[in-house]
Amino acid sequence: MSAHGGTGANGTNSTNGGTGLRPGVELQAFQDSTQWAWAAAVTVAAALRRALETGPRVRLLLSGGTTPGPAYAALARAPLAWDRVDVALVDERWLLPDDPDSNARLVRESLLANAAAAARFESITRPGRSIDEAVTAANMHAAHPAAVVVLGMGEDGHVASLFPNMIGLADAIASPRPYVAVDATGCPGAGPWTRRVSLTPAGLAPAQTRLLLIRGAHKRALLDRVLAGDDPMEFPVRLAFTTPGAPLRILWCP
Ligand SMILES: O=C(O)[C@H](O)[C@@H](O)[C@H](O)[C@H](O)COP(=O)(O)O
Repeated sequence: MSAHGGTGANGTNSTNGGTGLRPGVELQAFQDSTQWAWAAAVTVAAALRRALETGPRVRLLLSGGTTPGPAYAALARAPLAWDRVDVALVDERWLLPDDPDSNARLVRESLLANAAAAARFESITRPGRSIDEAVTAANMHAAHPAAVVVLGMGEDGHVASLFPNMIGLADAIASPRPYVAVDATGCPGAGPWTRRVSLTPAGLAPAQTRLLLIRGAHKRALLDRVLAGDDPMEFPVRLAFTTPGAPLRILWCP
């Protein structure tokens, strides 16, 4: 798949985003968050439906943060065989799953309602589980590669819990394991949650469908800078398109 322009489905405006788009990256811009959320939901649901045609169960990996909630709420209404879908996280802050700032809580409250309540959810953290045990469990689950991965981008260009200038970033990028524990001490984009578990490029690579959901003028401008280079140490979100595998589809709205 390559960049495209023109008018997309449902009358939304698609754009190649001006300069900086590259092979294997597609950008669709939507006029508002409602159209954006529904487009994301339709895209994920269609990819899951396709994957369900060829396997008994499918895995969906979701990011947290403040952006994707409305897209997950729209996806929750999609009519598909949710009882055959395993939902897991791209990354998690070292918080218990019911903590209001955990990514697990976001996914539970936004997605695991309506039709999607029948899905099976794998939280990374669990009471009594150490961070090493959490990573081991996440890596065991990841033996079944994800059909769909939904990524986000921080305002510093981080992806999952891979932050610019993070101690151990190069090791996490080179890791053969799908998930690693990270220490984001000193990374402003991590907020107060410095201990985290993150997907790695090895975990991203097998996914059949790769989406990046972003909103706002600042991230749109950052995206142009991100797409103009390849170095993931500067902007780890570049791993979304430099990691070999599926093309990257980016959905943006103001
Ligand atoms: O735990 C996290 O922080 C997220 O999973 C993270 O990787 C997220 O996707 C970006 O930080 C974007 O977050 P916002 O949507 O809040 O900008």
